[in-house]
Formats: sequence, structure tokens, C-alpha cells
Amino acid sequence: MIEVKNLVKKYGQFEVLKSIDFSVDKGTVFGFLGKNGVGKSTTMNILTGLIGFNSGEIKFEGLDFVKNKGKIMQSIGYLTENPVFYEYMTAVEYLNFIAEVSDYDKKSRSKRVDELLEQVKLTEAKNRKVGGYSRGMKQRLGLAVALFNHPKYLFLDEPTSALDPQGRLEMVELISDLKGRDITVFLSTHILSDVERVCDEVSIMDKGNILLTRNLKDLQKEFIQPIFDITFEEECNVIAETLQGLSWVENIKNVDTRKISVYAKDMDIAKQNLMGELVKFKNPVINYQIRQGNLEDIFIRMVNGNGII
Ligand SMILES: Nc1ncnc2c1ncn2[C@@H]1O[C@H](COP(=O)(O)OP(=O)(O)OP(=O)(O)O)[C@@H](O)[C@H]1O
Repeated sequence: MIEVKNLVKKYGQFEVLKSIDFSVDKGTVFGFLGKNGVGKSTTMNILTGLIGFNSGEIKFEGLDFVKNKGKIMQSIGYLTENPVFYEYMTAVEYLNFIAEVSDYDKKSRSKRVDELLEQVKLTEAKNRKVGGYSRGMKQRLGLAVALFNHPKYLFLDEPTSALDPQGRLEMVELISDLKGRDITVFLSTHILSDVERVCDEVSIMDKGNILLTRNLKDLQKEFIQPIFDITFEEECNVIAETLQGLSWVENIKNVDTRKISVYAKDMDIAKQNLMGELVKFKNPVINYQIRQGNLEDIFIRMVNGNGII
């Protein structure tokens, strides 16, 4: 288990982390969500020992992080946002190089290399130079490096953000395969569909604060309310602004120039009144539907609103 209490990180006067608290249960996949620049990488860099922090407390399995850093670091694997490799090496050569620098037991090295290549689905490409790999393949090789020393804690910083849908799916499947292997995964991302596929628990972060930490299924049950999607014949900015001023409307998302999503504070009042409001405008409605919300909707309501769902 990882426990983080009152963690503060400052760069000069700028408080990147404003006293954050969260805990990560053993063996779970923990999704750390937030837009770019909210402090995700900073948190990960602190938890993986790359940078220090100003105040607060971090514990891994009850052990204080500062006092037991060396020991804790041995149980950590980290895939950074943009992993860098010696591109003239093949995957086999590169993993053997990692074995060498991490002083991995000589007798079992080649077995470990083979098993990791299999795990990240690079066996067929193992003798090709890394320089010729796709981004997805490089990310998978980075995962193999992070897993090399059998970490108990695996930190993945935006592992899918630079990948195409196929690459993302492959990476998410690999993360999913780690479940049940006695490994705790800390996954930072802003791709919410990936989180929905693989995470057990999530924290939503914004501007150095944690807005919420919750079991994903509970979060979905508790907060995902229906949403109105409305498409107009013409541009609808004025309508969006007017609806935003209504007491029973919580938030409006401009999907595009002619389409909005309406998040209601009270669903029953919204159902009774929304149509009546829309006909006041001389802009015909060409599509009106109520759909079930998803994690992205929760995220929008949390981050764009005042933090209260
Ligand atoms: N070394 C540094 N010196 C000063 N400010 C920094 C430093 N590193 C990060 N920051 C600032 O701290 C804030 C959080 O950065 P961080 O990289 O943690 O965000 P992030 O949520 O991981 O976003 P991204 O996904 O873009 O990496 C940003 O405003 C960033 O500019």
C-alpha cells in the first residue's frame, strides 16, 4: 500500500502540489487523472525518488519513504512519459544492457529477457533495431524495462498518450494482464476511456489539488447521471450562455459550434423545462437525446465546475 499525506511541492513561490492526500491499495491499478500541467508527473517523480518534496509524508507498506528510500526504490519500476533508448541496439541487446547495469543474476538473464519480450509482445521484433520501432513498440519495450526487476510498484506516466488507438489498446491490455500478479500499478493519464478499461480506483487532480479519490465502480454508480446532448441547426453559443444561467443547470459543454451537452443539477426539473427553454430561440433543434454519462462527464463536471459534483 502507498499512503501519501499532506504532500507539498514548491518551485520557488509556486506550489505545484498543495498538500495532497491519497492512498493506493496493494495489487490494484490506480488511475491518476488530470489535465496537462496539474502536477501528475511531479507526484510520480516524487514517489519514484527522482525529486524531493517540501513537506508531507509518504509511506510504502508502512515504511517511511525518506528513511527507507534505498529499500523502497528497489521495489519500484517506472515508465516515464517519453522513454529514451539506444536506438542502434535491438530489443534483446537493450534488455541485456538493462540486466547488466542493474546487476541482474547472470544465469537467469536470458530467461528473463525472453519472458519479458513475450509478455510485452515483442518476441517477433526482438532482433530488430529499436530505432525502427513504432511508438507503441517503444512504449512496450519501456514497459519491459520497468518490469525487469520484478517491481512491486509500477509507475506509468501517460503510457498511452502518444499512441494511436491500436497502440493504446495493446498497452491497456498489457496493463490489464498485470492484474493478479501481485503488482500495484500507478497510472497517470488524461485518457479517460483507458482508465475506464483498466483502473480499480481513481484520483482526479486539478491545479495541485486532489478533487476526489474513489473506487471507479462506486464513482460510476454514484455520480454518473444522464446528460442531454442537443444539436441545433445553427451556431448555438448564445443558447449555451443563456442555459448556463439557469438555476437547475450545472454545466454546459460546447461539443462543437452547433452541439452542446447539458449537465443538470436536477434531472426531473431539467426534463420538464429544457424543451420549453429551447423553443424560445429561433434556432431549430435537429437532435435531442438523453444519454448515460461516462467518466469523461464526471471529469468535466469536477474540473470545470467548482470541484463539487
Ligand atoms: N522544474 C520545474 N520548475 C518549475 N516549475 C515546474 C518544474 N517542473 C514542473 N513545473 C510546473 O509544475 C506544474 C506541474 O507540472 P507536471 O509536469 O507535474 O504536470 P503534469 O500534470 O504531469 O502535466 P503533463 O501531462 O503536461 O506532464 C506545471 O505548471 C509545470 O510547469
